[in-house]
Amino acid sequence: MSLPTVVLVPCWGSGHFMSALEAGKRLLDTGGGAFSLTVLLMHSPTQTKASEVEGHVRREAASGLDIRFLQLPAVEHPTGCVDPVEFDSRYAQLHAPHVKSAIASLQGRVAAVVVDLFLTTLLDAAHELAVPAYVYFASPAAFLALMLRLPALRGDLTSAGFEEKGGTVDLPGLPPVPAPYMPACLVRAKIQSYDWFEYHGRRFTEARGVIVNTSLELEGSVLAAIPAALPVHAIGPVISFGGPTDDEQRPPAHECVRWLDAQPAASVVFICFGSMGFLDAAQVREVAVGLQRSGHRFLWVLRGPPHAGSRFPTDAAQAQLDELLPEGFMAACCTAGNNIGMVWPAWAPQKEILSHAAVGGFVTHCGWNSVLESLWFGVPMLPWPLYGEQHLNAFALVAGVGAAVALGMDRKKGFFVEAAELERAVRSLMGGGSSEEVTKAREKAAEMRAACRKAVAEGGSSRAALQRLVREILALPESLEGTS
Ligand SMILES: COc1cc(-c2[o+]c3cc(O)cc([O-])c3cc2O[C@@H]2O[C@H](CO)[C@H](O)[C@H](O)[C@H]2O)cc(OC)c1O
Ligand SMILES: O=c1ccn([C@@H]2O[C@H](COP(=O)(O)OP(=O)(O)O)[C@@H](O)[C@H]2O)c(=O)[nH]1
Repeated sequence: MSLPTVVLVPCWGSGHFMSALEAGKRLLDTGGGAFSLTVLLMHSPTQTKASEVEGHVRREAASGLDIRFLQLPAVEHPTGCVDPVEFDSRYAQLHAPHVKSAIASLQGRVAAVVVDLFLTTLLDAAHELAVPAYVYFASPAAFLALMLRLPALRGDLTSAGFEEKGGTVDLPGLPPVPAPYMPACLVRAKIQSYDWFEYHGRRFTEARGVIVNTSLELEGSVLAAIPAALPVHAIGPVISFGGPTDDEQRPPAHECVRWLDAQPAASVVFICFGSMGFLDAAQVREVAVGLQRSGHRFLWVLRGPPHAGSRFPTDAAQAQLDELLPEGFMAACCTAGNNIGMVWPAWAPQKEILSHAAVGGFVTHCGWNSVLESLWFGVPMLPWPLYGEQHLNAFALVAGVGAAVALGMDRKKGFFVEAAELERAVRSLMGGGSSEEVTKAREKAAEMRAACRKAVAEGGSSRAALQRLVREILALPESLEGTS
């Protein structure tokens, strides 16, 4: 007889996909062989995302874990979408009949269906098959709390969103959030994505629970303020540390890591803007000037703009450094004689870099995975939010967790950062400065490093939440047999 299975439906693309898959693996491991994991794969909408997902699937399929990957039939791309969140949501919706028939045709009991936060249109398939459904939320609880409040907040807004409203927004569990720190996806005249975030937030309340990549130690006050009617399982930090652990199978060290090996402890500021973040030429110039003037060592992941015509910023080209960087910059900073910096024009091994003893600070776009990875390794941050919910993450990091120092941005100029401001902030973060803010950021980062590790260890809050969730999933009645 086949084991019961938990069906995971992740979003394509690295950030969401890896986080959801790692959460699925933790469920599997906690289940101790009581159920298997079935992952339903949608065709990724671009070639770049498709090859990212293929790579992850190939690695996991070879891991020997009880995970089965099922490819869903292709669907047309929705047309007329105004932003990627709308595209993702509608693209997922077109898969609903395929998801339903894939679940219905599985052998054995389907213990639960877990869908990504953008895929709540698929909850109908689970409801129709009477299978309990959960949402996996790869962003912080603060953003979950905000999504749940969007219907109530809408009344105060014009079509210009929070930008026009000004003032602050009350989010229970956080200090009042200044309007410019509301997520970029809601702050400007992007009422279309507001509609979709509000839609998904409403649908979360239909799920049996929301599994969130956070922990009580990180966002305890926000979690406590989420209405009790919505069960929330804080099981994070969920961070995937793939790859072989024994020395013989490990590939040779990455060039960035080899460069770090030659630098003194805590001397390098690491700059990386996630899988989709890129800066325009004027902003790249300011960063170069600011870094050079700061006099600190740096490792800068500088990605190119998206391929022409791509709707998806994640389809970044390898950066053409000679076109992007100011003349003389590489010669002044990155030559054998004057080797204080490294500029890496492609994907870099971020977790390995953050874990390296030479790294003392992280200029980050505040993607939630990046924030969690930085805290996991105790690296204090300089938040430079770009898109999605990242402005809210930046606010929570500085005003709530306290593991970051603020970076001044010109909001009226699209959050432009002047070279002089970056120079000041990097000096402050890296320079052994003793301002109260920097001292607190370092202490908090170290404190969070310990707290994150404790949360997921045996006896920790996130481990206990995962165990409770697995018990809940396994206690489901037998009437939830698959239809075959
Ligand atoms: C939350 O608001 C937005 C999120 C995204 C977005 O979209 C997205 C789509 C994919 O198919 C794959 C992804 O990896 C992905 C990631 C993503 O944003 C980031 O998600 C992370 C969680 O995995 C994390 O929370 C980061 O902080 C997010 O920035 C896109 C978007 O508009 C373009 C949003 O408004
Ligand atoms: O050059 C890069 C850029 C990103 N990442 C990883 O990609 C993920 C980015 O997720 P995040 O939530 O920070 O941001 P997103 O890219 O989804 O906006 C994180 O796990 C990073 O470690 C990486 O390894 N190398």
